[in-house]
Amino acid sequence: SSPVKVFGHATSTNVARVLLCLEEVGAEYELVPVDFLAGEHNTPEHVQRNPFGKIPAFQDGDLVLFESRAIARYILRKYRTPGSPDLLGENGGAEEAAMVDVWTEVEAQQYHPAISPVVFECIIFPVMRGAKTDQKVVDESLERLRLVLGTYEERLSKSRYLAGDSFSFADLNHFPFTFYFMATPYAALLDEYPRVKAWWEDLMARPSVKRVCANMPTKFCF
Ligand SMILES: N[C@@H](CCC(=O)N[C@@H](CSO)C(=O)NCC(=O)O)C(=O)O
Repeated sequence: SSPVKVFGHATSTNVARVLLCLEEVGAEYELVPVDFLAGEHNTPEHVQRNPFGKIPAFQDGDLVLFESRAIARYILRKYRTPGSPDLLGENGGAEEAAMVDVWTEVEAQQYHPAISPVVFECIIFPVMRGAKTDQKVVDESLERLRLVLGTYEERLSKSRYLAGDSFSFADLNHFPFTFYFMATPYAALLDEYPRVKAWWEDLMARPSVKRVCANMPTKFCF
């Protein structure tokens, strides 16, 4: 069968979320560039794939999907092989899958709203728009992030990974924005949370993560 297609570019956080899952299950894929800076994500062709005019979009035969976490779940369900890890916890029944869902929601509802403004203010806006960092937004977000990381530190003192003793989709979802957060001047914040720091280093050591972050910049010049 022809490889699946991911529309976007490898440096984009939400595209990276999808690429990570493809790498984890070892599925063949084609990354179809969408020239973000040229506004290609707003063309009729792309809006046809994603009505919100965002990247990623995804195509598998006649199926076209958007929303990176939904695309990622599809990939993990459809392209899982016996050799690839059960990242959605669905083998373990509803209880195990529920724990993956809880911490995947925590990433989307608590972690992302705290960490992403720091990444936008320190990296994405300056690089994409030449905008100045709004330090008030950064400071407020860092305070919120400290509260969230405190909860993570507690959780990781009880279980090896967020959803339990196995690595899961919940852990994986933290990669894209944390990767860029570690390129901001505030990376040292993680040193205040040793279990979170060790969890992050464990995530960064995964072959899938290494392959995906090889295409993501770690240094930014404004
Ligand atoms: N919830 C969606 C967010 C996609 C998104 O904002 N993508 C960004 C680039 S990646 O950060 C994007 O397409 N921005 C373009 C725009 O907002 O115009 C998802 O997870 O797929």
